[in-house]
Amino acid sequence: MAAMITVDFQNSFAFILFCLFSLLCYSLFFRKAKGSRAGRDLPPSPPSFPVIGHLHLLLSVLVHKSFQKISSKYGPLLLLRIFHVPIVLTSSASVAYEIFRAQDVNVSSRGHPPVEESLWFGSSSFFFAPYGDYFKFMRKLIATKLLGPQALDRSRKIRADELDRFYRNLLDKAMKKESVEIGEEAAKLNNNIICKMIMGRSCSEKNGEAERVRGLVIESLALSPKIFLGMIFHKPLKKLGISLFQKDIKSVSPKFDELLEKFLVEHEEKMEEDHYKANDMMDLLLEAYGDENAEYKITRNHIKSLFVELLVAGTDTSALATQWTMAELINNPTILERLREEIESVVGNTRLIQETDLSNLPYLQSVVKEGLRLHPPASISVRMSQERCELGGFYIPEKTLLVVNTYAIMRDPNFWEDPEEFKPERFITSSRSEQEDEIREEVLKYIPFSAGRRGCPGSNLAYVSLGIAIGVMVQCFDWRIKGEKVNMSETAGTIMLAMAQPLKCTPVPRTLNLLPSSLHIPSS
Ligand code: HEM
Repeated sequence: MAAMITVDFQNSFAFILFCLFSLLCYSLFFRKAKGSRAGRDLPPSPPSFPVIGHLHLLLSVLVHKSFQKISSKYGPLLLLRIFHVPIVLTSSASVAYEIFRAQDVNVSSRGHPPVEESLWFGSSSFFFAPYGDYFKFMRKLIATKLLGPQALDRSRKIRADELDRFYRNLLDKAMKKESVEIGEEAAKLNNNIICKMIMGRSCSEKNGEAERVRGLVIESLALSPKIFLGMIFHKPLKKLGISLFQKDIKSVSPKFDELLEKFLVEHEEKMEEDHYKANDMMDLLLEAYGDENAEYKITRNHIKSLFVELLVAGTDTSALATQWTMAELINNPTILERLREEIESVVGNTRLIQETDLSNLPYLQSVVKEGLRLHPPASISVRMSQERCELGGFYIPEKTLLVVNTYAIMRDPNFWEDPEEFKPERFITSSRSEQEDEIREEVLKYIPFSAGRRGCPGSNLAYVSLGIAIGVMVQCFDWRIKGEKVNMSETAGTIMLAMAQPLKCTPVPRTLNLLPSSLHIPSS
């Protein structure tokens, strides 16, 4: 889930002064001479300000855009400096190939978690776990029990139930002629799907539990720019005994802790019942937690951190992608009509689209892919080289932060025809042979989920959730907006790429003859 960074600090001036002072101290007292460059040059560096270096780029509202602009002017592989902290930036598919393929293991860590004692991005974090035993143990479990293709087959009923609930809710709004915020509805859908998949039940709407979880996810995301800065400056500031944004980042952790402890105790009580069979991710993790001979001895905090990160990584990413793609469809009625025709010819109008239909709906799949290409919710990926290496013929020192601008790569005019336009058919009418696609420069030109060992493990789930949500909205409703066109301006109040004006529109039911037997009756 790493990402696009926006910094919107009201007190950014104070922050700059503070960093300036701290890093001056650092450079005066602690900075070491550079190590050997093994006879190679560092990547070129664009002009920068004295002392702060390229900090202004990080503090801009749309960081991916500032990075894109500077790359198109000075080259696809650049060395930036934030004070004295080096960051290597790339916006080239070919360098991304070197990073995620040739250097995959070397870049499979993300550096230090910014705050040790936090469930969210702290020392028990999965996201910040170094590439080692814990990471391998957990990643395997996530693939086999939760997010891999077979695990997804087993949890299909959960998503079918939640899709029905999503449809009924939209229908209810449509009948009352109420408008809906697509992002909010999609976030609820994804939140429920993920909660049910990881702990066997959704969060109850009745006692405010769902709202609390949602609130905590939003609060966590709002902290993400600070987490990113905390990560960049962790090492130099630690030497000065300073930890950036500790208080803020830690503040959300106890609230998640209280909620997750409740869920864990609930599960432990159920597991004590006779004949109880472990059947969700939380059961499996609790079994591993209590097993002296487990492959890896996990802690209670590992379980809680993982759930926080799955919720945060999985909910808003998919919700934003749904919102952006619906906005593109509303602005492109011909594409919307073609998509609807495909759904009608494959699914008909007596039942709701289901995820088993997706493989027969190539145009819908292309619409989803194109939405993610133009509007990747995580628009930059951040990794750290463990050892010195070579990228694009340049020397990269060990422990260097590497930023891959996936947004720029997926709009690179050298590889994409009309890169700024929404053209789903580009994913269907590919005349390239498989062999041609293996051309190094081309392989990683499409990376909304990043790539390599640390690439997103939720991509299969995301494709399915996006496909069914967009499918139902197109199959069952027309959409009315205020004005002629949806405003597609970007913003980034968190680490995610969001719409400056969230998509609000009114569903109008289409005439379908849905058979009652085609709808699941979701359990609450
Ligand atoms: C449209 C939806 C999504 C997008 C665009 C997205 C994108 C990403 C990206 C770019 C990364 C960073 C990878 C890297 O550093 O190379 C990531 C990591 C991650 N994502 Fe997703 N993601 C999405 C949905 C999901 C879902 C549904 C889940 C699970 C429920 C999920 C779980 C994770 C996890 C756990 C990581 C950390 C992986 C690791 O550290 O090994 N994501 N995601």
